[in-house]
Amino acid sequence: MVCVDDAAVRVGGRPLWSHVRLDIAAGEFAAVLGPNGAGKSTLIKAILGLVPTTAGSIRVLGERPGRLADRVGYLPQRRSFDADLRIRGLDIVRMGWDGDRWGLPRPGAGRAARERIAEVVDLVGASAYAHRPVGQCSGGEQQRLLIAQALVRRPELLLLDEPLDSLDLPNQAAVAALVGRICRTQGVAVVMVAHDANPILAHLDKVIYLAEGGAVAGPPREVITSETLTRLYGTPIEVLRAGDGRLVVVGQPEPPAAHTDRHASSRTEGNRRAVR
Ligand SMILES: Nc1ncnc2c1ncn2[C@@H]1O[C@H](COP(=O)(O)OP(=O)(O)OP(=O)(O)O)[C@@H](O)[C@H]1O
Repeated sequence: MVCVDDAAVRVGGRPLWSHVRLDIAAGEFAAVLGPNGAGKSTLIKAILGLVPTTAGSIRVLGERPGRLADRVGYLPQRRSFDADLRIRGLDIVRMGWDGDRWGLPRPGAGRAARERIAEVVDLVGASAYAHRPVGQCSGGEQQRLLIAQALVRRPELLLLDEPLDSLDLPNQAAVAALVGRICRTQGVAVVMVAHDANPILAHLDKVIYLAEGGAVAGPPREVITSETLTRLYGTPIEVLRAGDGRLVVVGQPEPPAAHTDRHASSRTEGNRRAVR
């Protein structure tokens, strides 16, 4: 589904990361982890074909990034919906079906669209609130509706940029479990950007940590070790094994408390960490 081979990118005229390698097969769940500003969103954009590689290569479904956009679902980083927004959850999902046609129905849509939207709303467990105005849905409910939107055209690859951001712990766990289930039952490959490994660890097949211009990728048990994370983050991090065998990462730097203007704040945060 995705093959990143010794790739490098530059942003704003400076190198961001290089020597990045990652392979993701159908039905696999991979996480992109790392400190603020390491280039996680940029990796997603490179897979989408929005940011060019300056060395190495990226193949998506066997083609150049961006060529098979119809077969790739994408959920960008977002701010929450305004509480007064009257658009229903169902309409949010429908935008994934024909929103790119400025409201004009896709040919042959009608019933097929309604059936697929109902199916995907059911898949994400949103049937109970999909008829309500989205502004009145909770953060976790909104996130499920947005995942349904990204899934509605049956993508083979789903790219999720921080879908757990601003959710409380039970909702983080529920959305992580939902994404894991989508991989297994629908055979969709998922690449998810996250700040905290813990809520998703149990569901992951692969992780890629980006930090300090480089990357370490592989199965979680090989990559998520105290030694590797301490080196990557430049601060002591401990990886513990819980009684039930789960890995728990302790001491991982917290993301900024407010994520409303993420990229303004992340630059400041990243600079602060580099100095520490
Ligand atoms: N178009 C651009 N021009 C200049 N700099 C950019 C551009 N896009 C991203 N950057 C910078 O590249 C760095 C990596 O950005 P990116 O959003 O990929 O990081 P991230 O790991 O996703 O960060 P965060 O965890 O804060 O979301 C940041 O310092 C960002 O300011």
